[in-house]
Amino acid sequence: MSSESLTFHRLGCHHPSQLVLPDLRSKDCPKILDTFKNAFIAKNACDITKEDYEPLLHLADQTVPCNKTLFWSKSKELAHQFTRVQSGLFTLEDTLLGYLGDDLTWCGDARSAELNHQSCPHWHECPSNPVSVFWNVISQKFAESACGVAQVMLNGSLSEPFSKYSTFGSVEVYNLDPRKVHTVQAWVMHDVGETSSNSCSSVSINELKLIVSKRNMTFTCQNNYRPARLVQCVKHPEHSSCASNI
Ligand SMILES: Nc1nc2c(c(=O)[nH]1)N1CN2[C@@H]2O[C@H](COP(=O)(O)OP(=O)(O)OC[C@H]3O[C@@H]1[C@H](O)[C@@H]3O)[C@@H](O)[C@H]2O
Repeated sequence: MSSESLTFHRLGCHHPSQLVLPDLRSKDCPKILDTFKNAFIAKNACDITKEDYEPLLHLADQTVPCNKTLFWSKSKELAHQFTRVQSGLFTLEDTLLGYLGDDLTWCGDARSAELNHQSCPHWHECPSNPVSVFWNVISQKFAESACGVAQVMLNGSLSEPFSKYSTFGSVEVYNLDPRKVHTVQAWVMHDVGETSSNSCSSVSINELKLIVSKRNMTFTCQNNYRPARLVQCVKHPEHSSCASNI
């Protein structure tokens, strides 16, 4: 299925209801798809700007309830397994635009009014490609709209669970509004079976703590946040670290 038809299928209002935040129901699906395409069609695929996506952001604007935003970095699968179970939390992909763009690649060409189905530039070829600019733009918007407690799931099995070069570390954490977000709560998740080090006290996490504190927000951290750990244990029920006296 081409990326356009896939996007249209996702957008064609066959939207799984559990993904739809309440303020979406009145949205004009075909118009959103056209506006999405107009952001990059007939444009140089290495010269896409934030402004190209402004009309789309305006049309598909959504607000996540306070205390319900979940960011992630290098932990996409577990973050989404968790929000499927913990329906009161929303990742960017639980919004329409994040859902639409997930796992898709798209671009156009300055000399054509058609989608380019052959090849699209990747980030290392040119950072101002339609997909990279899209994720930066909607990640920024997602962070700006957060309020109350903002949660972030990080990967404790990496030497650097927090990277200032990641989207979370370079875009989202700097676009949280301290007038709306009072606490950033980090969950550092280790693979089941790995000897859990105390990543919350690691240099990497302390780097995040410093950024958050300097932006006048409180930082808290938990290793292997138990509700998320239980989701991990579904795949490893026999493992000793999943044995519990529940
Ligand atoms: N399908 C999604 N992709 C992305 C989301 C997102 O929410 N869904 N992104 C970014 N993103 C793209 O994923 C990789 C890096 O991931 P990865 O290296 O695993 O983590 P990042 O911190 O860079 O990006 C995840 C962070 O940004 C939003 C989402 O709200 C998370 O809080 C890079 O190409 C980004 O442009």
